[in-house]
Amino acid sequence: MAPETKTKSDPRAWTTLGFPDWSLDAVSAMGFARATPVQASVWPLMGAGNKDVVVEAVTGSGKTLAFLIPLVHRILRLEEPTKKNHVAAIVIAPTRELAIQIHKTLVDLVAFHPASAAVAPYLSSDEEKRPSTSSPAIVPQLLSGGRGSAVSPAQDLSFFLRHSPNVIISTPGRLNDFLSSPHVHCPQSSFEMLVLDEAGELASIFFTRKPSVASSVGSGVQGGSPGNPRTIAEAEKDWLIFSKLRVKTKSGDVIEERKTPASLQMTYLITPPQKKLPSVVRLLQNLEPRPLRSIIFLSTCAAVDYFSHILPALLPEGFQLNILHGKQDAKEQDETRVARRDKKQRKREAERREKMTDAEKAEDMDLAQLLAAVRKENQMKYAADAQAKADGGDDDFEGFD
Ligand SMILES: Nc1ncnc2c1ncn2[C@@H]1O[C@H](COP(=O)(O)OP(=O)(O)OP(=O)(O)O)[C@@H](O)[C@H]1O
Repeated sequence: MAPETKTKSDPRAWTTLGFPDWSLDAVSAMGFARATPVQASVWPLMGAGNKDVVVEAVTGSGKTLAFLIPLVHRILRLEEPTKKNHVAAIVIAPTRELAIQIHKTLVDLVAFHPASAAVAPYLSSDEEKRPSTSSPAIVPQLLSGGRGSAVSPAQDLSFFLRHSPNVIISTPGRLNDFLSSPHVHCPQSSFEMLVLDEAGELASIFFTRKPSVASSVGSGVQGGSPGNPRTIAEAEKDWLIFSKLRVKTKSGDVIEERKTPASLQMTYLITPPQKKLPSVVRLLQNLEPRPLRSIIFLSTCAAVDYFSHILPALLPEGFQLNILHGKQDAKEQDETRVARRDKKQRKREAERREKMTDAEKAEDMDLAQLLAAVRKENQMKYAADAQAKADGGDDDFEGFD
């Protein structure tokens, strides 16, 4: 008799990990064969389990789905749909871009849950109310504030009253306004989950500038009081925070504790102020292989506007400059985003360059793009993001404010 061969099951297979049925179709449609380490580590704690989790993981490691699938699952497993005008979960992201991205991922995800998919078409209607459901469903609402926002707080509230969404994805400022409305109910009894994406940045906003957000939501969440800012370390003890992940083995060893992708190389050049601009130009001219995209971070919106006039005259031939900052209106920001996100075009460009000889590449001046953007903090994160996504090959580069 032939010896019995045991096939070892993949520890990161969605089914091995026990992800809910509705999510299997969603991740399969997204083309994700298995969970990332973050998703595999978080699911047993937050989805199947009921724990608060602090996640620290390299950029691009799949944190968004790692919290969205448990969040959706926690609402769907309830016996009753969320009560009218009650909020069951809130995701707070520090920037409008990130909030939009999370909202889109959530919409894509719940398109595979029948009751949620049935109400989704009503959400784009300004007149018709969405129908009520007999079983729990996910009804998302994006609140994205900021100067560039095309939607007013009054419009946000009107959407809420019309459709009674139960999952709110928001930037901190807009959420503050929203939660202060007497029509929005967020009691501990019906509140399932609070997620803080990019908690480090959020903590500095909450605990120094906007403490009322922290004190408005239920679920045992605590916040600071005005004049009593809390440190991030203190905050982490109480909050469900998604900026950090320490994936631990059963023995308690940390198996992954990196903040930047392993493939990212960081270097720097110290140069006197008067030589900064020539140095940038030289760098752009000489970097090999020539990057498809480069980003220049400046500390103020005015500086971005100023250099948007100076740089075109100084840049090596063939560079195209896109401008992005928080004081642009929504249309301008969208135009820049579209310019950056034309994935197909980037893929075609990359394939075309792949086939070129070095000499041809040197002559091919019209590929590189330069993005001047404002970001006072997190420059390294976004540089890392760009690099990781360039390494990964085909992902969008998003995340600016
Ligand atoms: N299981 C998976 N398998 C393959 N790709 C995945 C998986 N889960 C998510 N992704 C993809 O990986 C990319 C990064 O995911 P995500 O944006 O959630 O990362 P992140 O950890 O939140 O990064 P950041 O810190 O930059 O926000 C996305 O394009 C996402 O669609």
